[in-house]
Amino acid sequence: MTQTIVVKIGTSSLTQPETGQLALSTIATLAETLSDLRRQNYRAILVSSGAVGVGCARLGLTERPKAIALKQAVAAVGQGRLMRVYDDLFTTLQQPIAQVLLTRSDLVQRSRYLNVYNTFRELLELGVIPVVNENDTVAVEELKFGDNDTLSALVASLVEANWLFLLTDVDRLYSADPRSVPDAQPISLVSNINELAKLQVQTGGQGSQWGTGGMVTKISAARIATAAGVRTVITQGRQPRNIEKILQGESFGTHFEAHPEPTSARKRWIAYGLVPLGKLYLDEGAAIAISTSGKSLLAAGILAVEGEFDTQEAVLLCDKNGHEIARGLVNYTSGELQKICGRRSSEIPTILGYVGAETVVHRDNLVLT
Ligand SMILES: Nc1ncnc2c1ncn2[C@@H]1O[C@H](COP(=O)(O)OP(=O)(O)O)[C@@H](O)[C@H]1O
Ligand SMILES: N[C@@H](CCC(=O)OP(=O)(O)O)C(=O)O
Repeated sequence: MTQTIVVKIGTSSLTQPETGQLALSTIATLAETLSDLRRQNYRAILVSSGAVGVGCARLGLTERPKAIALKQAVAAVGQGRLMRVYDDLFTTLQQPIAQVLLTRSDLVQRSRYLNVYNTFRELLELGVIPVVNENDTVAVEELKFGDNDTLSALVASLVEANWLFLLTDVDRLYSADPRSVPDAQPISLVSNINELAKLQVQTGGQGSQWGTGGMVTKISAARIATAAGVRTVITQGRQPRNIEKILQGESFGTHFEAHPEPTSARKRWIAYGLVPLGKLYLDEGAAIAISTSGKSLLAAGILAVEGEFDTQEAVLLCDKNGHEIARGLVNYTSGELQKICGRRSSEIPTILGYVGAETVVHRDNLVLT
């Protein structure tokens, strides 16, 4: 069966760290590798960062801008340059590509989410390699993916890819940042992402000079992708040929095994497509009921409500200390929940003056995260 691979390359691999200029040989090898994989009948999507980094190099800026408007302007300069380079290389290799720029709001509305899915499906059917980036120039802060690790995981989940490759400037995940901890231990295989907490993996700060999220965002991307049944690999960006070798079974990088029972497409959209607008703090009984017995959430188990939201909007379900357990769509507004939290279902009609839904979050709309 045709396999789908999503490859994400970060700014740290696409550009020379000293000058910010494009790392042309890396990009050319990446284009050759992906074109070869297409000829071997793989479907491929490239999620490429670099708009801000390339824009800075073009404009002679020596560090990543912090002010939002400047960053958005610089990304507009860099994205065009980046696509020009990709198109020249892939065209030489007779491989058609497409530019797909997304913002988080494209995935929030279910109809738009399905539309994006249909576009990817058509492009892949046509044998095109979509080159994806966040639409940095128009994205507003509240509706940003923020980093392309997350974006690539959401794309891999959307298209139900078999593999997600996160290409970066280290060869794999280590027990701590190898830049600051020289004896950090390499990690080759993560069978279950929750193991990382037990291994006490340190993910350091915000990444390299030009990178955005460091290892933190790669691990949360691996969590999203593996939950969707996508095997995820963190590996060195400077050797794109390793992607082929990994697909042939060689062991480079850190592999995160796909979850054996992937979450359904609709639940993945609830968990990661939507932006949660509030937080419900649950008592111990409710936390156990939803996480181990697959029950719906009732008002009686809610200790407190945070944020402002309407019915059918997404919220985080947390334990009493605020640690996320699940996400779900609510059947009540935040105002209604403030009045009925902690109360038995039979009391709700009297408190609200009308008969509401039986559950606050029905188990069909609840996803453990
Ligand atoms: N546990 C860890 N294992 C490996 N690298 C780590 C770890 N913690 C932090 N890092 C840092 O993450 C950096 C990669 O992230 P980033 O700069 O955002 O790259 P990219 O541009 O590829 O997204 C590495 O250069 C490394 O210094
Ligand atoms: N969308 C931004 C990249 C954001 C990002 O995640 O960067 P990186 O950490 O280098 O993968 C850009 O094109 O510059």
